[in-house]
Amino acid sequence: MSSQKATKYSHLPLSTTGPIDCAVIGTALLNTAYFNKGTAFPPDERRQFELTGLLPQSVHTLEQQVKRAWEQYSAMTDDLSRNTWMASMKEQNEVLYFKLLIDHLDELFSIVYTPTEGDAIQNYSRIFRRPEGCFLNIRDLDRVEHDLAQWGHPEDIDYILVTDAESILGIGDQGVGGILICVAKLVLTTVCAGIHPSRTLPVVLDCGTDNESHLRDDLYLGLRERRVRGPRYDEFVDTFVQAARRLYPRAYIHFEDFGVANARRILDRYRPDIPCFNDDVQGTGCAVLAAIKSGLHVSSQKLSDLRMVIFGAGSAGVGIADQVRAAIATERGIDKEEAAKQIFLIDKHGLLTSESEVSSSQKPFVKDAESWKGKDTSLLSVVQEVRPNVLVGTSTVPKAFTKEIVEAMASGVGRPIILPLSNPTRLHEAIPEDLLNWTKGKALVATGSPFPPVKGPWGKHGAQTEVKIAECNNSVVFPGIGLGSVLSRARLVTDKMLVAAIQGVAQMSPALEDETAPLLPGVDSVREVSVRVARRVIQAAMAEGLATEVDIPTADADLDEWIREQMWEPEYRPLRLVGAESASRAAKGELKIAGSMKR
Ligand SMILES: NC(=O)C1=CN([C@@H]2O[C@H](COP(=O)(O)OP(=O)(O)OC[C@H]3O[C@@H](n4cnc5c(N)ncnc54)[C@H](O)[C@@H]3O)[C@@H](O)[C@H]2O)C=CC1
Ligand SMILES: CC(=O)C(=O)O
Ligand SMILES: [Mg+2]
Repeated sequence: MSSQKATKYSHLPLSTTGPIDCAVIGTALLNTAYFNKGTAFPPDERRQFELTGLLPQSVHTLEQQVKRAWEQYSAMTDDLSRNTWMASMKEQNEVLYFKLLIDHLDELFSIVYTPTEGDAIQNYSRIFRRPEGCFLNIRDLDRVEHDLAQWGHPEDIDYILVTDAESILGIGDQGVGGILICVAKLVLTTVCAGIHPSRTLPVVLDCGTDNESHLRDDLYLGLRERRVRGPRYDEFVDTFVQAARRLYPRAYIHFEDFGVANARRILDRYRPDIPCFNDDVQGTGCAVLAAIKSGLHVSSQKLSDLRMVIFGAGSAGVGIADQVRAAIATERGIDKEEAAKQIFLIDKHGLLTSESEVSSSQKPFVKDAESWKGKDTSLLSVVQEVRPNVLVGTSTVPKAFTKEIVEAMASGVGRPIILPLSNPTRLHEAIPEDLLNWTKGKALVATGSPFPPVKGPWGKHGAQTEVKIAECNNSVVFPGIGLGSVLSRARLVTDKMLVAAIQGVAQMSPALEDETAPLLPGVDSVREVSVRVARRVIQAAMAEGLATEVDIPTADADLDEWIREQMWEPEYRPLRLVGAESASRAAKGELKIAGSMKR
């Protein structure tokens, strides 16, 4: 794990071995989260960096700091306070923040990500203390390039995570608060895949908001006007993309939580030319297909046996449909049109048929209206008619998977695969406990946000069994896809790279070994999953001639070592004082960089 040890790949630019250059001293250093070590600054650095007198005398280890931080954290009494406490720790000391997070990931994952991050986003303008990330203004197109340029030199940024915040998780339009989904997902890229935290950039495209409560709130911090749509919106997105490409030509662009009318359109527009990825469309599709594959393995079925109903045909639902359709077509050796017959999309007005008003991405999945004429096309009726073995929820409609629907599904198949994915937790289409009780333990369940295990009399002769529930969230896959794309400096993110990522995750499913185990790997193996996904993505990029990084090893073991060496880890590295002249002027309070020298 330690990156201090030299390896054969220590020379690589992203290798995190050895000392780091630091041009700040004194209080400014203590206030720079990336360099700050707090009480762990060793005596020699305390002297060299003008810290004596600014810290208590005892020098503690990172492990001792984690212990203290965890004690403080444990005194918090509600999840939003826990989330706020974590955010403030991140502002103070990044190494300690990430170390704490990695050491207690099981407890903290749901605090820094869904569901609690959803509450933080909704309350952004109320709990705001200081900004993090880049805020771009649709009313100021001329400033976009300038505002983006503040974040570094061309080679400094590897990963840009951008939202327009119109469809945050399942909580809709959150305007400027959407910046926090970018911050949270970037935290996951570091925790799960070792993407360097200082080489990432969260961006919110502030286009206004149609959220009435934000519009009425005089403390709301974003543009307090209705969302701008149409050509001006497209121009804004394009201005951002072009500026990001010019300023940070090596950066991979991750789109998150755009509205349903824009998510796919924007992805399709930029995908042929730049390395970009939409997590809700592609990441969700990959995670769900991996979960389905492992569910089919447990139920001894194949993709060719699949009959899938997706409830909620928005960005995520159609993204899943696309990914599964492609996989069926490949497995059965048929065209995509034929494969789409196994997939049924239901939206607000029922099953999508040739008479429904549909978007171009939904169109390939519509069913012949004639054959459904006179029939009810609600979820229950479609389940009764189709007898699906897979049911997916991406509708944001809580409790939509009723007992009647689930029993109807279970009566037709041995092991129904049921994936209520709508986040945050309160929007899930069903909860695991109900699904298992209604199906007498037969359902294979994975959920969009984390759930505790469920116990019931489902073992042999009614023995109590504990079923662990996988979190089926794009977080299982997007960090590894990002890592693979960044390290290989892939020119594009292609379908083949995504298929490779799915294979990487599916191979690591605990359910392959034990059918009561979760369908997807859990937080305990996130970094290893990301190495595997990244390896597969890099190999696919190389096979397609899209990897621009030179000298990437080809053998699996070498490639894994090459990847691991470039994954950032939360460790205190020795600091090397650079710009001594600046530092000494800073010490005298002559430079702005020093910040306040007095408390
Ligand atoms: N677990 C995961 O990894 C992911 C989960 N999600 C969750 O999925 C949900 C949907 O997200 P997106 O697709 O991005 O949103 P979206 O807004 O693009 O899609 C939601 C769809 O559900 C439909 N819908 C609304 N009410 C309905 C009803 N009564 N019956 C049937 N359909 C209905 C909407 O018309 C829309 O097409 C959210 O809760 C989100 O958090 C999204 C991405 C990843
Ligand atoms: C997980 C995710 O991306 C979402 O719920 O939107
Ligand atoms: Mg999302």
